[in-house]
Amino acid sequence: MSAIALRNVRKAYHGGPTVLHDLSMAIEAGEFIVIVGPSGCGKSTLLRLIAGLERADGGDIEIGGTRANDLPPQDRDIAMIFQNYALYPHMSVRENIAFGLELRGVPKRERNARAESVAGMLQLDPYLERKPGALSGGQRQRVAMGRAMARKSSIFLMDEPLSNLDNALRIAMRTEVKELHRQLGATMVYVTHDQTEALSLADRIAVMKDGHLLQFDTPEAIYDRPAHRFVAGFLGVPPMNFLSAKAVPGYSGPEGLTIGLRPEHLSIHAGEPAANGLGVRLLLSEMTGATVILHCESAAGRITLNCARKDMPQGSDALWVNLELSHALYFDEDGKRVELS
Ligand SMILES: Nc1ncnc2c1ncn2[C@@H]1O[C@H](COP(=O)(O)OP(=O)(O)OP(=O)(O)O)[C@@H](O)[C@H]1O
Repeated sequence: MSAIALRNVRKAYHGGPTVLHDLSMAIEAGEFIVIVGPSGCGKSTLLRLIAGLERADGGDIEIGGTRANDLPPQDRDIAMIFQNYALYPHMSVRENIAFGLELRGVPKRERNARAESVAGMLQLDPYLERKPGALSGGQRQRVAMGRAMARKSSIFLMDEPLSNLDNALRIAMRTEVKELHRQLGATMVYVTHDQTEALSLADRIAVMKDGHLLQFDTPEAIYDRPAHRFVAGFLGVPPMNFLSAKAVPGYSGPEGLTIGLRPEHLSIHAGEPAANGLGVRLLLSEMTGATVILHCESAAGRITLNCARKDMPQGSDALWVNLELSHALYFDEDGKRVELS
């Protein structure tokens, strides 16, 4: 029995265009699922359907093995955390965390005990009597998580919970979210458009585009064996290079395919070309610290690759890129990945 099962779920707002098309996915208990995709592809809508904040126009939503399409949100055993923390400014951290438990009839002693235990897990104990206005962004985000945790739900839905935080805090909170998942063992469904967050947090990633689920698999499978050119280009920094097969030296496969090569399977050098060397012209180099990102132009298309600073070719802008074609992926005209035997 899956923790959450969606079968052919369809959604159109107020009779408008369909924003989710026959979407099916099964999420197992305890999994950390990350949903990614460009703005407007339907990520939040999917989360709101699971939470019961929106109704599906077709298909089935099962939670814990029971059809939940008609269940109101409060009967779904789900906690939801949004990017705008929705804390009450006049309440202390303790009251914010315990908020909602009173409505559920939890006695005061237990409310306090749960707030303290959750605050301990989130290292918020020194701030229990403070108001949200006197907390940092990361601490506020932890209070919002604490409120969800105090409800002891078995499913957590998180809609871009870290997107309001600065970069350093987001990276620190990412580790905390992962640790929290390990401690709670709850099922988590997490929406983000930060692909690094997706790759580092997820047991499985769902990649969406235009209301369709393109691939639902482990981060490794999504990165190494993307089902679609869009998936290949969406995850990975710098993104995968797509080259016209016709203009790639050493390639003798079918025409009409596009070759996909990740930057780590390319290397740049000056001087004589190697066997699979492709002549390029350096357009721009971007310093990122120990490595430099090189943007080049070639007869087969634009190429981006990483180069250690110490290995940066000097002198001419006319260079060679060596292609490790054994790592190449191939995509047909519809963007589907094809296996070449
Ligand atoms: N309440 C609504 N009424 C009408 N259309 C809506 C409503 N909410 C969302 N939509 C539309 O549904 C589509 C999917 O929106 P959704 O918010 O699910 O996308 P998203 O992937 O979460 O986007 P983002 O990354 O920008 O938050 C969009 O085209 C959006 O304009």
